[in-house]
Amino acid sequence: MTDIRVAVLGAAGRMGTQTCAAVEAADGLELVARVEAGDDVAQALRDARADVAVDFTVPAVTEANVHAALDAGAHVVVGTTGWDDASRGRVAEHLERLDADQGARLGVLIAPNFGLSAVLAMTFAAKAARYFESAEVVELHHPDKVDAPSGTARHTAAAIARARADAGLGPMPDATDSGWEARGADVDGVRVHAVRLRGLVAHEEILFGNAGEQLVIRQDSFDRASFMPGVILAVREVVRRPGLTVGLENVLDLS
Ligand SMILES: NC(=O)C1=CN([C@@H]2O[C@H](COP(=O)(O)OP(=O)(O)OC[C@H]3O[C@@H](n4cnc5c(N)ncnc54)[C@H](OP(=O)(O)O)[C@@H]3O)[C@@H](O)[C@H]2O)C=CC1
Ligand SMILES: O=C(O)C1=N[C@H](C(=O)O)C[C@H](O)C1
Repeated sequence: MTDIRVAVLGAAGRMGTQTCAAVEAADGLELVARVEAGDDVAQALRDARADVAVDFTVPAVTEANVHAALDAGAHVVVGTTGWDDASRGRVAEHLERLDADQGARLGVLIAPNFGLSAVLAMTFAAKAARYFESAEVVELHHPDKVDAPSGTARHTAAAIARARADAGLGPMPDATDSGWEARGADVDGVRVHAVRLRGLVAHEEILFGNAGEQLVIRQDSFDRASFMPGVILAVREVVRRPGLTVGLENVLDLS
């Protein structure tokens, strides 16, 4: 079998650097391009004949990078944050259009978090959500992170909200008036709090409460090495998964 040719977008960044090293060390993968800010993404991918582009850039450019990669005929693995229903919808349409017009069976895998502890924490939280009156999410990160709340926290809160709605649960008890910033962001009715602290990498706590009891689910990524097995798995999977996949839980068969 021939190697999967991988290009890394955002190659000089914190995640990009580790991803390049992980791809170089992985059996059956070949690192063929390191793409950085200012490069023409589509041209770089065509020149390198990349099969898969891995995007660890910034929220402002990640969607444009994915469209450029698809136009260059590459599958895409996305770790960058900043996605919403509208941007994911445009990528799904792009994939369908390519398939219909050119028979291109390309895949895009967007994962808010590649760490196993985070994926499991999100899965467990979604399962627990229906059994508790209250739920809140606290994410804690290094202070160089440019967005808040984290993509992982948004994904977690959205899954909790879906599980609550499916179970017929209404709004959570909360007597605070509107407009209190200290209550955090409202993600589909679930409060999300963001801590930025030197020394941290990426951490999340999901708190559930009932009268007289509490459940806390916590995960810690102490090192970006924790994301690499998931990134490599995603690269191997995306080439045989046409269409849009959101969340590594689908690849791990946890959904
Ligand atoms: N899914 C997951 O498991 C994880 C996701 N992330 C997410 O990944 C993203 C990157 O995080 P991190 O590595 O810490 O951030 P960094 O800021 O360290 O890296 C981002 C890199 O992208 C580069 N860049 C900016 N614009 C472009 C462009 N148009 N084309 C190519 N490269 C570009 C930047 O270059 P320059 O500095 O020159 O602008 C920089 O080198 C964030 O959204 C973060 O939340 C992070 C960890 C895990
Ligand atoms: O910026 C980071 O560092 C991280 N970003 C992702 C997110 O926003 O969820 C994943 C992880 O939390 C690390």
